[in-house]
Amino acid sequence: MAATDSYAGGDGRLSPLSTPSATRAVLEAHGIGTKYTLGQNFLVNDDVLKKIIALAEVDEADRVLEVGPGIGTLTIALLKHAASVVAIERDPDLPAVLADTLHPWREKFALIEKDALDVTGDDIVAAMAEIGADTGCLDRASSAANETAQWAVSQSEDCLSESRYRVAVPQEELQPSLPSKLVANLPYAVAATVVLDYFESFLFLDSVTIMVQKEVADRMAAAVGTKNYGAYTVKLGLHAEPAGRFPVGPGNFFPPPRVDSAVIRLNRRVPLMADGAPATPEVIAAAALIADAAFANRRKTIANSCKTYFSGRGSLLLGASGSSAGLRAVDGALSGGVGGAFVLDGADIVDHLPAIFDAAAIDPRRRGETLTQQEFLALGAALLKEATV
Ligand SMILES: C[S@@+](CC[C@H](N)C(=O)[O-])C[C@H]1O[C@@H](n2cnc3c(N)ncnc32)[C@H](O)[C@@H]1O
Repeated sequence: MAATDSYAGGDGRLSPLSTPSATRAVLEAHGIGTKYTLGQNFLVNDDVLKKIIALAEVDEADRVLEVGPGIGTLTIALLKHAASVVAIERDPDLPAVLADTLHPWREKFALIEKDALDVTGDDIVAAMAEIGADTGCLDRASSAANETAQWAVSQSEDCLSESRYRVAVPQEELQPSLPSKLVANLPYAVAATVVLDYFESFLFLDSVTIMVQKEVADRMAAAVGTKNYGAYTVKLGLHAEPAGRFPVGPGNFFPPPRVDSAVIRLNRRVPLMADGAPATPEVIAAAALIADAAFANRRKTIANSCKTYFSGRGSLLLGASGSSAGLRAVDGALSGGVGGAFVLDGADIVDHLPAIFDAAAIDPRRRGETLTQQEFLALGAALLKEATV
């Protein structure tokens, strides 16, 4: 189908696609239907689009990243407000649709045809270059940030420096060239993973405003001691904090999902240690590991849950896990070349658990859900001190 400018709008709507009939018409024109397995519930309420744009505070200086543009409903609203949009879509049927619906804005839009969970910083840099953004030394920085531990990179590249975010290049240099906002109606199956992964990997993102299943938003924003507070809440909270949300019912989508939804905004932040110093990436990664261990069995004390979790583990490499600043298990002995990384041994951690709880001044008889994020950071710092090989 030949691309036209028929979606440029002018009817007072933020997006001409934000009705069930317009959505149906686009799908029919391209001979496709919605795919349940890809979470294709398209937005069909212009007011919801307006509220998303307002919550995300999208303005003409913003470069926006979108995951799952679908037929372009939210994308059009974003393109009307932002300097540019890079979108990530894995459905191979949709690029042709988007070439049609987004034709009027083609010069400020680029598409990455990939699974959002496989996207790298290089993909985003390449997409920005397509639009014409000056990426400068970012080419080096972002690929490096995704290939090696981020803090190791921050000490070795010449265009890098310490910053509030400990990013691979100074934040003020990143912001003009790479997207600083993720705004998306996320596919629900991967929503929670995408948000945590992107905060960990794409340090150029300052804020994330996303439509997710209501229960996921509840987990993202859960308070200590509540039933929704878990390892995910703690790990996300090590990178970001909630900054507003609103509910969205099933009737605002085509087809309607079986669940309630919410749009939530999360702003990047650097957590502080008890003494007010910013937590280092190493401590953040170690705190995330402890959170996984402490919540592995919610009914157990943290001492018992951590013991069970770590005793089944071999070597753990902290910090050289590619796109993630987390930890990963490694097989056998490590050869050299892991500068900036820490090696941990599961059995060794078990032996050091009493000393770790002692150093962090945390009663090992407590349960994971009672620990604040700062207490997880204290445990992360103690873990690094007591149990690194
Ligand atoms: C809930 S729809 C949102 C569509 C559109 N943004 C809207 O608001 O109407 C989710 C979109 O994500 C896409 N998607 C699903 N899984 C994906 C993945 N792993 N990576 C990238 N896109 C994905 C789907 O094909 C679909 O276009």
